[in-house]
Amino acid sequence: MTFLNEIKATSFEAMNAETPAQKRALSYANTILQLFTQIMAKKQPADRIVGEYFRVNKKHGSKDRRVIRESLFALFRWWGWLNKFSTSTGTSTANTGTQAWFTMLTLNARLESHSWEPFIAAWTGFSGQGKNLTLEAGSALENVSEKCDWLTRQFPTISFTTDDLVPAWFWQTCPIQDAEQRLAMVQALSSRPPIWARVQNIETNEAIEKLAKLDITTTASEYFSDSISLGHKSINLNGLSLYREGELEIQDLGSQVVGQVCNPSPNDNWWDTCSGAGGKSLQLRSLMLAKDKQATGTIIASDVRRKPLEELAKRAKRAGFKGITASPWKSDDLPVAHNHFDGVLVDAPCSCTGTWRRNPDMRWIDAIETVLDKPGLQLDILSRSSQAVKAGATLVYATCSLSPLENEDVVNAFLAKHTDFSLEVTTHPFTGIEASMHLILPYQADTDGMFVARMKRSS
Ligand SMILES: C[S@@+](CC[C@H](N)C(=O)[O-])C[C@H]1O[C@@H](n2cnc3c(N)ncnc32)[C@H](O)[C@@H]1O
Repeated sequence: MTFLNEIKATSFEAMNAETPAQKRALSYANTILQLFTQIMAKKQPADRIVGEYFRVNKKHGSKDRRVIRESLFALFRWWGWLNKFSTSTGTSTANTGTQAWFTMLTLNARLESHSWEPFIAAWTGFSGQGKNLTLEAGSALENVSEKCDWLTRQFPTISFTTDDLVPAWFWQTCPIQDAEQRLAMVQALSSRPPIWARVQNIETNEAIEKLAKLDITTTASEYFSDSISLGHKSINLNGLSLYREGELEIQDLGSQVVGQVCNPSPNDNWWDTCSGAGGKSLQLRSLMLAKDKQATGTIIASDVRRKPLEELAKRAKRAGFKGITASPWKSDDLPVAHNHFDGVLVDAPCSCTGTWRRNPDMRWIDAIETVLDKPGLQLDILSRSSQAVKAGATLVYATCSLSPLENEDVVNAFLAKHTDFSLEVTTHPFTGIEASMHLILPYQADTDGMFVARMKRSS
């Protein structure tokens, strides 16, 4: 990182930019550097920093925004490799930080198969590499193995492995011995999943037709009848009447597995203990209504943060869902009645490693403590929440972590102390495997990673 801090804005000015494309490429490089350095230094999510930057800097048109945004996010995706160029051992010619930065931008664009040729050519020129760094004619780098091989051919003296694309601590907290599975995990974490949504209050086909009329191509999920994929293009949701009228909610397909495992009955009372803005509360209510239009079931949504609960209230109103109420969790005491609920969902705060596909920056901002700090809190929330489950009723534990330390280990520690609870067997929706705990791997159905376990309190 220090090498990035050492690159001076003046060193960009010293570059010999003559054509408009070269001047633009230089300006992009500078902006991307400022944003990248700021994100790494502040350890704040890239989405937030980029959003703030574009709010303040109105001068950028839509193409500028695209180049800056896509290059920036890609840099985090490939940082495990690009970082190797930050030392002079990376390449004999990239002997200054500024030149190294241009090498990184060039390689980044190639790894992503970006089509901004004039800018890429300018970055290559500024890198002083003295070689083209283009792909062989007609070839595209389809997966992480091909990308790794291509880099190795370009820079034979540097060692590149696919494992480099996630930090070493990830493998410590999420050990995978099988080489194929390890590669599948890296491949998934190095690519973006589509935007998944859930249709509510109307038939899925009707939603697909309405979106098609707006030229938005969707695909129905093969797993859940109310799920659709909206593809990879960003969509202005507020411009969609379907969204404004509460018939469409963005929710990753992996996250939707959790509601499906809860499988609430129409007249159940559920407590969503860590509801956030209520993605799963809304799903629970929608599943109740799908089973019975007159469903009288209720959901109490709790969270330690107030703002997301306000957002949930808006979303529930938009959908016309009457059975959802918020009850903030302010102290150690339960905000709800003991031994009362047919179902309690604990969607616990976690390291969120399962969402790294959408937030590639988080793998370099976070450290191993992000995982190691969580199990104590998770066990505490799960133990306290379990008091609200009535006899014979259901307790579901979920996280979007890929680490057994936050998943199986927490459930096992809970069960060891709470012998009135036992695991129930459920079916993994994407593999069909029956088990009492499921890890939803990101490559099984092109989703975020999730974990879910369903338990029952004895009667
Ligand atoms: C994984 S997120 C929940 C996501 C949400 N269920 C959804 O589907 O959108 C975990 C939530 O737990 C909340 N949380 C953190 N510590 C908590 C605590 N001690 N008690 C209750 N909620 C907590 C966080 O504010 C966060 O909103």
